[in-house]
Amino acid sequence: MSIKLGVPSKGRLMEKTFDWFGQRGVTLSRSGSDREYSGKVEGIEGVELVLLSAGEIPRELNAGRIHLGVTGTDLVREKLGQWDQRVEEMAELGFGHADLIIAVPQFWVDVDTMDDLDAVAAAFRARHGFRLRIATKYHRLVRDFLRERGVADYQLVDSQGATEGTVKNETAEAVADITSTGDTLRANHLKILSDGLMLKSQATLFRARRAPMRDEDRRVLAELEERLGID
Ligand SMILES: Nc1ncnc2c1ncn2[C@@H]1O[C@H](COP(=O)(O)OP(=O)(O)OP(=O)(O)O)[C@@H](O)[C@H]1O
Ligand SMILES: O=P(O)(O)OC[C@H]1O[C@H](OP(=O)(O)OP(=O)(O)O)[C@H](O)[C@@H]1O
Repeated sequence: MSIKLGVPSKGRLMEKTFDWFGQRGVTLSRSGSDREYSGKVEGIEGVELVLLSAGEIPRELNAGRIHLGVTGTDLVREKLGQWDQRVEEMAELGFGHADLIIAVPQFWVDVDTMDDLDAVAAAFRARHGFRLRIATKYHRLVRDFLRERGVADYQLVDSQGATEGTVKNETAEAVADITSTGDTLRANHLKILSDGLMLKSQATLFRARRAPMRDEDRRVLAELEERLGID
């Protein structure tokens, strides 16, 4: 057995995660060809690198198939009900910042707040005979947020990518998605509701609360935590 560390297998999150560990003397790298999803860990014994899709890391932590995992806080909160009973946040890594927000068309000049959206949603249903559609892949987080804000007259439309395009394509009236620079929202003529920020996310190192560990694994985990500067 060894400590299994799950890291995103591609893109900015992978590179910045490798940098973050490297700066702390733990060298992570992909081995083999660019397309081969295997990796290695140097600088500490007993830790195994598992390259995974960022979106699958919460599930793998929850199942105890990996002991540690790096992914966005948004994905953990979305994919795991009662996430804090399943995983523990060990360190915020300071990159991968993104805000989960609700946005509506810029030309909805009278709609700036969640209360405005609530009023529009009721009027929309009366006029069109169906509920206002909000496109998102963050179903759990959006439902929880809208319930807290008392908005009920809506339906979620699943969108796993290019979500900001759904309004122009007339498959949704509003979107709930992550934004970083805001460029995608602006390019698609959408504006964020002034109180429409649901969550601020960043890349975070998580520990699975239930992953099985032997005494030797606990020693390795303690050493790794010390190397990474985690209390
Ligand atoms: N434009 C962005 N700027 C900053 N962070 C982002 C951006 N887009 C996504 N993220 C963050 O990166 C993480 C991974 O996002 P996402 O699931 O879209 O990744 P992906 O590369 O498409 O992964 P997958 O392999 O699961 O398809 C999420 O936590 C998200 O908040
Ligand atoms: O505020 P910005 O800097 O413009 O970034 C926001 C965009 O980035 C993400 O998309 P991604 O590139 O992951 O593609 P996707 O549409 O397939 O999710 C997100 O879903 C937004 O579309």
